[in-house]
Amino acid sequence: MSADQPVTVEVGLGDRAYDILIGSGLLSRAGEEISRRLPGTRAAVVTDENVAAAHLDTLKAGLEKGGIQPTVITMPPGEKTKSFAHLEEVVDGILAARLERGDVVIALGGGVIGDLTGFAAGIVRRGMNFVQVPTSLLAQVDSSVGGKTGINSPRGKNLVGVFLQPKLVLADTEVLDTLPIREFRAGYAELAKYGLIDRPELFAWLEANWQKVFAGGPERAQAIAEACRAKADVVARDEFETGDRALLNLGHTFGHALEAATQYDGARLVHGEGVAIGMALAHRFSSRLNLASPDDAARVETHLRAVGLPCRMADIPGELPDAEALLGFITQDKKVSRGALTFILTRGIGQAFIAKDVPASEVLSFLRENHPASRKAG
Ligand SMILES: NC(=O)c1ccc[n+]([C@@H]2O[C@H](COP(=O)([O-])OP(=O)(O)OC[C@H]3O[C@@H](n4cnc5c(N)ncnc54)[C@H](O)[C@@H]3O)[C@@H](O)[C@H]2O)c1
Ligand SMILES: O=C(O)C(=O)C[C@@H](O)[C@H](O)[C@H](O)COP(=O)(O)O
Ligand SMILES: [Zn+2]
Repeated sequence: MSADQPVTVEVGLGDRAYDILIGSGLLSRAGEEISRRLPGTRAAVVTDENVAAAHLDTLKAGLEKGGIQPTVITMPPGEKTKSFAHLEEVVDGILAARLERGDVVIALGGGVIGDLTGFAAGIVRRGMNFVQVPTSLLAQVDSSVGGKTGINSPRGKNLVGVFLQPKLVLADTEVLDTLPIREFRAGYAELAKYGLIDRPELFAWLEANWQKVFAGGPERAQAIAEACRAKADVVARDEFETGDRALLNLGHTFGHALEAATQYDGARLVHGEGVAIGMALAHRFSSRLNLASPDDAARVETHLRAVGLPCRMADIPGELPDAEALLGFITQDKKVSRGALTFILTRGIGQAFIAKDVPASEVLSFLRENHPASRKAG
């Protein structure tokens, strides 16, 4: 695969359909790809300090080739940047540059920058054009696709935001060479998620080929494209999560509670790690409810451990709030309906399903049993 031949995955949303281009050298082609779709546009690029140091010059040169000289807005890295204060800074930067509604806001970064920037693009002048240039594995396999944008609240994860589909996603696989290994692993959790939801053959392929995905050969680009196809398919069916899209939340009901419980402190837990622990817990919980075999839960943990991901609450450094407090975060989850909890549970590898009306008492007992303060936790 080269810049001349990126893989294209279409997100089929009618007159709001867009392409995800996946390949190497795409930052250098950004101006051409964007101006073809949005002729005459002006642009702001929102990024973070780490990504700016490694990739901003390449993107700017690529944009200039298409006649675009962007205003750049640089944020501190990390999950705490998904906040009202940083949203205000981004909004102000876009307005200070006097960009119009028909201009474009470009997110150059991981999921934090993508979610924050998309939210700003969705609310400035009641909605501007938005382009995603994802630079983390997590953003390339998941967050840049599908239009969920937003920020966190101390009361819970992603509680404030809007749906805004991008006009284009440029996933340049070359930029992953500078991604720290811990962040690559975290993104891998979201990749494995697609296998665990409804692609058992993908999960088995990852068990056999994960080292090649980490090494950066053709298997990496193949896995990213497969993930984008899986996500594009769900998003095209259920853009606003009134049904099936909730399956993409596998591992997130527990994971988001743990992120909020650790105050979005990336030194303790980053999103993908929360998802890894959450997926392991979702499989254990399913087995505890006699929905799935304990062997499947063990298989999931074995694979996540093999790649170096955490699988238990006890793997999170430092103390956690008690089970009742964790349940308090879970009851803020956006899938809660008329007070009833919804979880993504499973009947086995690749057999996830949406479970409505999960009794809070069952969740609480399970959290107590698995809490690091409990002697039963492994
Ligand atoms: N909108 C969605 O559908 C969706 C899906 C999944 C996750 N998310 C959100 O995404 C966020 C997590 O995203 P993330 O894991 O990308 O975290 P992130 O954006 O914090 O990026 C991870 C770290 O890697 C650095 N980085 C990113 N790309 C780099 C590169 N190429 N070279 C060097 N450093 C690089 C960043 O500066 C940061 O320190 C969470 O807030 C999560 O809620 C959203
Ligand atoms: O795109 C989706 O839908 C997802 O659920 C993808 C998740 O990986 C992602 O973390 C998303 O932001 C979680 O959605 P939320 O609605 O629970 O905030
Ligand atoms: Zn996620």
